[in-house]
Amino acid sequence: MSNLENPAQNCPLLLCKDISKSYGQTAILQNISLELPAAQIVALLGPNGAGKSTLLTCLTGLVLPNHGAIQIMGQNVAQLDVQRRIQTGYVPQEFSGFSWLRVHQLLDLIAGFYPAADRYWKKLEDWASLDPAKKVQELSGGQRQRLAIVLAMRHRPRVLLLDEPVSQLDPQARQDFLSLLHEHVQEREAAVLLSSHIVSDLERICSRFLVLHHGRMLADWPRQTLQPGETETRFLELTREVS
Ligand SMILES: Nc1ncnc2c1ncn2[C@@H]1O[C@H](COP(=O)(O)OP(=O)(O)OP(=O)(O)O)[C@@H](O)[C@H]1O
Repeated sequence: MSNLENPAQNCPLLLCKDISKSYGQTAILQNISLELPAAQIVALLGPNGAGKSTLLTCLTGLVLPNHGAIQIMGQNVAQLDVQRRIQTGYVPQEFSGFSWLRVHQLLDLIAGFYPAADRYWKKLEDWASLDPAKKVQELSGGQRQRLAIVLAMRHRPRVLLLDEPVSQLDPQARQDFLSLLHEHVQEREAAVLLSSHIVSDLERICSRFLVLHHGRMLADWPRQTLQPGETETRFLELTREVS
């Protein structure tokens, strides 16, 4: 087993240290630090415009912060080698592009870069139940979100960054996806950061809850410090206090 499969104990798979991001004169993220350890799903909560998507895109390396450092498996995210890049997955808030391709063509194309690691991809593709002959532009919003999830997870990455991945899924698809995600995290000891406004879902599967507001990290609550069903109330109280 390689070091990437079995990183040093207690070494976070993703480390983000003191990052800040501005657009022009507007500060979007301020001094954000976080760690994603193996085998944990961490929730990212925040009101609209808090900076969740900006943070997630910085963590993928797609957007460069103005300040601070981000490492995935010990390497600067802006210079990830292929072995580490292949161990990452990202579901954007809105999946766009590749609209002219058919679903099976896109899956084949991506499989060339990110080969499927085992039979888990079959479970994912069964869950997504997409018509392989349909063009991406012909998919509904929920179907496009399913496709984005399949593309991000079929190679079973150790680091998963999920930006509101269930916002357009129907209740059954959402529940089944959360079970598949939980299974993936347990089997691969993956580290996941997941943003969502559906707090009840997060309470089922997350071990920590981060609260981002106006670009600042206000809280990092371990699940054991929260009573069942309490997270949303605590979140609302905290964000009201500082508004
Ligand atoms: N490319 C950009 N240029 C300028 N401002 C931007 C850009 N991208 C995002 N912003 C601003 O950054 C702030 C945070 O946006 P972001 O999309 O990260 O929030 P969010 O927490 O994901 O919100 P939501 O829950 O609505 O998806 C917003 O005020 C937004 O207008």
